Amino acid sequence: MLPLLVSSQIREADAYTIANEPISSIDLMERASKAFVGWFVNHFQDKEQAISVYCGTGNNGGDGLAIARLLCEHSFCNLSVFVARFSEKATANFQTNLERLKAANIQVNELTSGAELPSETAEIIIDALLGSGLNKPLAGDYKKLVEHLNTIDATKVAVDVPTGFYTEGDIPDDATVLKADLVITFQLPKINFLLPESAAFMHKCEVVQIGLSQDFLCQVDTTYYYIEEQDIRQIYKARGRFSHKGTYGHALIIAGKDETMGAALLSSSACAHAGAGLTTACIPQRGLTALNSYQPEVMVVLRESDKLPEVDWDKFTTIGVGPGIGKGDDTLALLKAISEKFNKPIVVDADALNVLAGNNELLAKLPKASVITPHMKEFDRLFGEHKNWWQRLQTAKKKAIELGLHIILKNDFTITAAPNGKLYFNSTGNPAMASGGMGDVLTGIITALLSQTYSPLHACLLGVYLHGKAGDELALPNRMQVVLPGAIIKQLPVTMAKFNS
Ligand SMILES: NC(=O)C1=CN([C@@H]2O[C@H](COP(=O)(O)OP(=O)(O)OC[C@H]3O[C@@H](n4cnc5c(N)ncnc54)[C@H](OP(=O)(O)O)[C@@H]3O)[C@@H](O)[C@H]2O)[C@@H](O)CC1
Ligand SMILES: Nc1ncnc2c1ncn2[C@@H]1O[C@H](COP(=O)(O)OP(=O)(O)O)[C@@H](O)[C@H]1O
Ligand SMILES: [K+]
Repeated sequence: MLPLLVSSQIREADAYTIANEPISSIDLMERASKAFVGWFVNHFQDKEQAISVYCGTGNNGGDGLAIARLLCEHSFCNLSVFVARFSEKATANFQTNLERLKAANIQVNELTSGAELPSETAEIIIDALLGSGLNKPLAGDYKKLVEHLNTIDATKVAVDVPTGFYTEGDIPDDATVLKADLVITFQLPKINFLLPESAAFMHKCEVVQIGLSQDFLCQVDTTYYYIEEQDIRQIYKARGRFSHKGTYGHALIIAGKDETMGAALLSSSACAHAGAGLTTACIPQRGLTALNSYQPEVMVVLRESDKLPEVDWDKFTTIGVGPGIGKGDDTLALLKAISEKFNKPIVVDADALNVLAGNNELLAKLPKASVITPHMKEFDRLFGEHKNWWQRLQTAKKKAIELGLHIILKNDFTITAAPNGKLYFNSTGNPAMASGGMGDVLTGIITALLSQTYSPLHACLLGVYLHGKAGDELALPNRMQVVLPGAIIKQLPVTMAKFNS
């Protein structure tokens, strides 16, 4: 799994690579700039287009100068280069690349403090003003320049990080940041790129490899990881010979009310499709016909609204509780009964979470290592209002350790916070999945994986990945804007089949 680094660790990774590969700092910058240009020339093929490259005087600016030279070598000759001389300081790599640019006979325009900003007619603006070295909000000349560039109608491509964007930590509400259409970032996505606040400042992000030391990346101590297909291949277990339904456990889905029976149908159907050996749904009587028609493979335990259902708890491998179940006292009573009578990890979602929000002491009594799957609003109801996603990440980490729970914070890049103190970002899923009932499907999938004896952490990582991957397989090839939860359910066995080889 890919470690995600904070900016001080990125600097350490650069320094480690320089010392141990070994490679000189200027050659590493050249490699990064070539990686940027390699991606750029494959995607922007009109070499007549007017391109302006704006460079600071740090290493991000050094990249910008090298990129301008390399673009010229690729016959992009309608280039203008601007250097923002807003400070006396300049890095050695910046200086070297400035000399190389001048030796290549490329003209450089200097922007000085307080001077009028150039009128700009370029079709593409490359932003190499500031990168991961940002250490204070933009002010003065930088702020003015970025505000000016933001008014210009051109395609903006940021080198590594859009100028003014904090790669980790809180993003101030009033921050001035270059609004990039595309960010070509080096080696690893930056943590804040994966949070919704980044949407205002970047439309798309591409990661290019610059050969930072794998030794460093394998041993670095980080909280944040990015889960990719190769990680899922290691977690996924293909079915063995002589296995039978008993091998894959018996899952109980407690869900649905008269008005929200669809949630029970979706979660129990997803559970069966994701491979539970047996699935039983605990639902009200009035849902019986619907369930038998929708998914006859699912068995039933009936539930009356004013009393606890008669459940032979020991019979079940795991439980998924919450979708469409309602916020009444009967849900509270059920959660108490589960906490007392069931001691294997379960999945808690939706209304069950809203009930827990009013009875926080019960959270600590859930079976050890259980999984809770809140979306943002449910998360805030459980743990208090948060002003941004970075703060939510910190709370998720703290609460997962404190409560010994796995917290799946649902989002574009869904995050699993584990009791080991680590946060794992999922890499699949797309906006076509933003549709009611999608979370119910996820609950069914994770319950099915627990039932198949995946560890709770693996059930979370695999479940979230498969859910998003099924959505990607359906939506992306056809550019579909909507994929309904029922379609994801049907796709699940197909998605899983691809991991069998
Ligand atoms: N070999 C390598 O190391 C490689 C590096 N690479 C590249 O280096 C980039 C990081 O470079 P960097 O560390 O020099 O920082 P950068 O983002 O250019 O900022 C420059 C200086 O600006 C200052 N500053 C900060 N905030 C400010 C503000 N708000 N307003 C005004 N000034 C502000 C601050 O200096 P200060 O003023 O604090 O002394 C800071 O040091 C990285 O994104 C990647 O593109 C790649 O080529 C791979 C190889
Ligand atoms: N833009 C998106 N990108 C990726 N996944 C998404 C997106 N929108 C929604 N999803 C996924 O869909 C699910 C929605 O869950 P939730 O809000 O609980 O739905 P519901 O309560 O309607 O069942 C989550 O797993 C979420 O990650
Ligand atoms: K930049």
